[in-house]
Amino acid sequence: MFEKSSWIRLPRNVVVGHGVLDEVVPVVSDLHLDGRPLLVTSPTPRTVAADPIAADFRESGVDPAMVTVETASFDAVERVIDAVEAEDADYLIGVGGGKAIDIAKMASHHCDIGFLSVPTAASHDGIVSNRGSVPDGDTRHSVAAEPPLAVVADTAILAEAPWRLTTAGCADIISNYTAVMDWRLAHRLKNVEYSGFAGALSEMTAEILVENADSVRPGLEEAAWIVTKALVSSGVAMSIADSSRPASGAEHLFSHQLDRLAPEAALHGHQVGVGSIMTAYLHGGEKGVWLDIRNALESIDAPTTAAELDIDDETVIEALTTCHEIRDRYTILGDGMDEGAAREVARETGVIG
Ligand SMILES: NC(=O)C1=CN([C@@H]2O[C@H](COP(=O)(O)OP(=O)(O)OC[C@H]3O[C@@H](n4cnc5c(N)ncnc54)[C@H](OP(=O)(O)O)[C@@H]3O)[C@@H](O)[C@H]2O)C=CC1
Ligand SMILES: O=C(CO)COP(=O)(O)O
Ligand SMILES: [Zn+2]
Repeated sequence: MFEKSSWIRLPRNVVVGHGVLDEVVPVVSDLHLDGRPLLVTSPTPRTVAADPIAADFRESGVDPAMVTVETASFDAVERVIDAVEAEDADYLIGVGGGKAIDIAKMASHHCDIGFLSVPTAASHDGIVSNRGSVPDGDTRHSVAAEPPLAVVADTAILAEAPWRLTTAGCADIISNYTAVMDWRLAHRLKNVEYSGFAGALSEMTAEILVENADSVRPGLEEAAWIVTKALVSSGVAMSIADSSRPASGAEHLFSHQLDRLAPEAALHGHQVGVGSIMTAYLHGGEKGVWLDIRNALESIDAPTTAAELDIDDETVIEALTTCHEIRDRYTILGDGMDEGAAREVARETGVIG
């Protein structure tokens, strides 16, 4: 008897383009959301986007509440959950980078209320996904979270953001190549459930981005457009899979461990990009895919070495040899790399000197 079933939750409206920040209030109306919004933001995105959105709401006769978070943590999620009750909020709007959006989507999941995603940086592919990702002590949780009802991505704001944020988003997408390799490996060796649709969408997203790398240049609003479309597509792949597997393999374990060992040293996307060079090498060995990944990262000005991440070589080795422990996710790292092997892959790929 056929017993499979799946429930794919995707946003109803995805609005991307120049000046679309003004569309947040109309989008809320299109979704028939009533009552009071709580804007969840972080310091810079507050000035860039959350304050103007709040002004638009006030003009439309709605009094929005606002909470500003500083770090991606379960404490921050708790603060937002408390604010929902204290401010009598009916739905949430995450305004910012990955931090603010993850916290908003996790709080909305807990409170069972709707959530909109308003990215101010094209820096990560959590814009659309139904996953939240936060560190918790020695581990990292990728938890089920509320997918956004709508996404409003203003390319004028995204193009004005520091260029490094956009290159981080590109690197997060390029890392899909190795994430899917790890996912297939886990499927073959550990019988982990694999979705061919989600895997293909994730790989195709990385391919389209790399093919358009010439247009991904600072100062071009088209770059924000191309990268945002890719981030949306990658998030859809995660929602189809109902897992971050299509976009997160060993290169993400490496990055999550760097977050613990060298907090705030580099952006998430940049760390996963460097991780991806090394895990592609482990998957194939021969020059080929890992060099393609390194060249693609170089072509969009993303870091390819420990020095460019501003992280010392020994920390890279420590992250490589320990990161398999932080989450129960089978990857090319298996049950861990020994130190000599870690040094060799990092040297051979030029990540360390
Ligand atoms: N759930 C998912 O599927 C995914 C989740 N993630 C998560 O997302 C996070 C990484 O996202 P990322 O965006 O790099 O992290 P942050 O949200 O910390 O943003 C990075 C930096 O960009 C700043 N910033 C944001 N927008 C602007 C702007 N318009 N102009 C100037 N500065 C701006 C922020 O400022 P400020 O410090 O003032 O906030 C912050 O310093 C990680 O926690 C990662 O785990 C990543 C991918 C997928
Ligand atoms: O960053 C992500 C995908 O790009 C989310 O993955 P994690 O589940 O590893 O946090
Ligand atoms: Zn990522």
